[in-house]
Amino acid sequence: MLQSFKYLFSCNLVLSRSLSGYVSRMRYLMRLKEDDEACREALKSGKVLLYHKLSPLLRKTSSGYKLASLKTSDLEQILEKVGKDKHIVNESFLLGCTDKDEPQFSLDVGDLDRSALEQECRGMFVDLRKAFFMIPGPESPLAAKGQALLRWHQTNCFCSATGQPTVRNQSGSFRVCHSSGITYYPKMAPVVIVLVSDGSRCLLARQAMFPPGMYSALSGFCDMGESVEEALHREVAEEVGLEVENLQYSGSQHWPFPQSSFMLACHATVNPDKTQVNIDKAELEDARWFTYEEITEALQNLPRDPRREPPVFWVPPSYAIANQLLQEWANHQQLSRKLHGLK
Ligand SMILES: NC(=O)C1=CN([C@@H]2O[C@H](COP(=O)(O)OP(=O)(O)OC[C@H]3O[C@@H](n4cnc5c(N)ncnc54)[C@H](O)[C@@H]3O)[C@@H](O)[C@H]2O)C=CC1
Ligand SMILES: [Mg+2]
Repeated sequence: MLQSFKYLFSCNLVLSRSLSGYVSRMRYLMRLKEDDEACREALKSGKVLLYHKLSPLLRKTSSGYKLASLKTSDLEQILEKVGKDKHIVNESFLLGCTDKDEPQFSLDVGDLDRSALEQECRGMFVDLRKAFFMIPGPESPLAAKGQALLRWHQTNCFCSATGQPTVRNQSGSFRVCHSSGITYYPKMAPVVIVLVSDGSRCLLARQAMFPPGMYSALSGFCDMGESVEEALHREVAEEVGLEVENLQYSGSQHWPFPQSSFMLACHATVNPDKTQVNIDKAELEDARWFTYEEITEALQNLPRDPRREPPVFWVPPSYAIANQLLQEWANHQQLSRKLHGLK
């Protein structure tokens, strides 16, 4: 009894310590967003993720590629070496804070010579879609956020009401037009994504613009005034001519493409007697039902090296929420197969 009380007590201590660490980090970030001077100060001791025309800088390590995170002072030296004023680091945008309380920023240096920078930084700038297959999963949301924030600022330099320039705050959490008084905040477009199952197979589709062989779950932007449920029913009907039921929420994620989407992911089923797809060829190149075996093989054979030929059929990387839906579906299939005595 005493033993278990001691165990519970130590668990609570660990929990309260990590909770208070999290809370103080969030309060610190909140202050940096609002206080320009504090944010400038934080940048001096922070880390910067470097992008070149929105491609993040990666470094090769003994355990594979990693997102490069440069100390501000090191970056200033590198900028001077490639002949640029070191003060452009002040154009960085606040991204977050590591669990060691180091503030993190992103900066695009697309106007500088790419190969000179790569040499000085001992890394390479990689297209973000490719980088998602190369960097460790936990680094992906940060790489995505860094790019999304940079792109939003690059495309929101002018007020849509007056045409006058907008001015950023130091952290980059908003831009303001001093002429109209309008404040612009970074935006995400809500997108529904759904993995449709007929009980033993799941439906995946590809657009003509996808890389060869890649299939993903059905997705679509929400229309103004729609609920998630309405958008989901409509998208599946429009794209493959099916009516879905049993919607089950799975999760959400920020996705940096095309201009920051907020992905809301669900599972859904169709009546196994009504699985005939009728593809909208304007949207999709193909849509097909895939078996459990095909899905598990694709999940195990994700392309890792963008220079290598991808498999004939492959699915989005582990960071993409489409991948999470497929993992969940495969786990569910595995369980029900066990229950029914199948392999
Ligand atoms: N993270 C993930 O796992 C996945 C993410 N996605 C993302 O979801 C997004 C939407 O999926 P789609 O099937 O392409 O959508 P969709 O089926 O709605 O078709 C795209 C078309 O919708 C129109 N549209 C309406 N509102 C728009 C807006 N706010 N921004 C851009 N276009 C808009 C445009 O005409 C565009 O060509 C994709 O851009 C993709 O980046 C898609 C699949 C997997
Ligand atoms: Mg779509």
